[in-house]
Amino acid sequence: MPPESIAGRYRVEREVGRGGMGSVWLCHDELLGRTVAAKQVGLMPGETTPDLARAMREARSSAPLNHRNVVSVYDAIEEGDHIWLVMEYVPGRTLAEIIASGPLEPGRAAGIGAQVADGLAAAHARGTVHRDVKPGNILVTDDDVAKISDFGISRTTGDAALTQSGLVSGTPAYFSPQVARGLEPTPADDVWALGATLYAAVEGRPPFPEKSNNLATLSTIISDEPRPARDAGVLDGPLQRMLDRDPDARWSMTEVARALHRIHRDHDDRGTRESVPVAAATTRLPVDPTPTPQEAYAAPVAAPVASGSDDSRGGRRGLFAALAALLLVAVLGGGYLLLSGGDDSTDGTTAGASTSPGKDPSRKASKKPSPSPSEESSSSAPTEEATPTPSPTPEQPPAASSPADFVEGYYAVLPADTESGWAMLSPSYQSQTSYGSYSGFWSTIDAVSVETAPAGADAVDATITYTKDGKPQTETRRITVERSGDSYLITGD
Ligand SMILES: Nc1ncnc2c1ncn2[C@@H]1O[C@H](COP(=O)(O)OP(=O)(O)OP(=O)(O)O)[C@@H](O)[C@H]1O
Repeated sequence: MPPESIAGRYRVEREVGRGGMGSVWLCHDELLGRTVAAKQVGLMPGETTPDLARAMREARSSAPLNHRNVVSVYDAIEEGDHIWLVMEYVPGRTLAEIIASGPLEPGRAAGIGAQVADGLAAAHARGTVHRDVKPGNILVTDDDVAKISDFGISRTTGDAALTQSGLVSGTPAYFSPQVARGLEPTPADDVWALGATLYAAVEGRPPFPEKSNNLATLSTIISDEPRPARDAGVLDGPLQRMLDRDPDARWSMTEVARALHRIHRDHDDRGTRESVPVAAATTRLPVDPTPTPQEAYAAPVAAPVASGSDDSRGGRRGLFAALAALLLVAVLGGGYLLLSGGDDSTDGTTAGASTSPGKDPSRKASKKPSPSPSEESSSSAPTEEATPTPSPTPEQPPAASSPADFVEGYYAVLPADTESGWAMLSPSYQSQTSYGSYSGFWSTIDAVSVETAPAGADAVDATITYTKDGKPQTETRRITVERSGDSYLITGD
């Protein structure tokens, strides 16, 4: 039984779902007067109270984030040996529930997948890996807005030993061959898992048969090719790129997002509901090196705690380190628009060979990256991988008499001249992303304008209107600057 109230603030109303680690409760936030979802996260075997305390510190030091395709985490409340994770309530069904009532048309699946890829690519841009992408972790509203949840809480990724010893709760059917072998998950493994999820969406079953014994499922994933897809249609090419056994040959999540958006636009007769803005989301404006118009977060923070361990395979991770990763990705988000395309790249359906995943057992792992949606287009936005970084010692930004002048000058050069814009960011701000991400984002923006108001010696309140795909969006944010010679540099917002 849940308590009547959590932390004297969240009135528990009813159970909205049940997962491998417990129930999720619909609650009313008495302070802010809004509906939230609260999930009780317990300790994993081997975890200790200090781990929990560390996770809580991480959580509390994290600023709020909102990426429209990542379920926002609002609060983490420690109670005894567990945490209540208070998050955005997403009315609707999980993708697993939707699939249970019948496979999806490929165009619709592409739309859902594109949104999830946006959220995941944003996380990847910040060095965080989800680790447990699967239909049950994708929440879909009635108008097909999709959000990925359970970021970093994956029970399946505690550490290699946990996985190998079969302490996997839920299904490992969406694991990549590398994760099935017990290696530390990387972004490429999220790409595989999203590919397996979309495969299940159109086929009605995952690419590998789920056995009663998880170890048997893992063994099949390690040694076999995926079952041939029969109903993937326009998703066939992208699925091949995502379900390549060689992680180096898989598309990046950015490339996945771009291809899936394109397919969705061209092939979903339900319309482009994914672009419906989420009421709670505020726009992240492109002053940030990795701007994300559908997120809002406070001053940028350093690389997520998860990034170090995520990138070194074989390391040990626990539930609460993963919880910290979840909260940090909620803080950091990033890269939504730069990932979501807006280009006219070649349809991902034509990108790959003509067979479905598993149709060609001779498909060889290749160290050469697969052709990407951007590579296949002459008009694609530059990708992070492909875009050279300007000189590390950019020329001095133009002189400015005040922070407001400087910020106006910054937006005046954008979106056309990203090299000049990049040079107007402080080195520490630049270090939080790559020039490729930055210029990739700006390539998706048609126009931007700004009105400024001074906000002290080193800050400006800017009302920024930018246009993407013909739609203007306006928001106000405080941009901070620092003095640099006879000019300034943008340090954050
Ligand atoms: N933020 C949310 N808003 C609305 N419903 C949610 C939310 N989070 C979870 N749910 C519901 O609660 C159910 C359980 O979620 P939970 O994340 O605990 O488990 P799961 O991901 O489905 O399973 P597992 O924990 O085994 O991976 C979900 O299937 C969904 O129906």
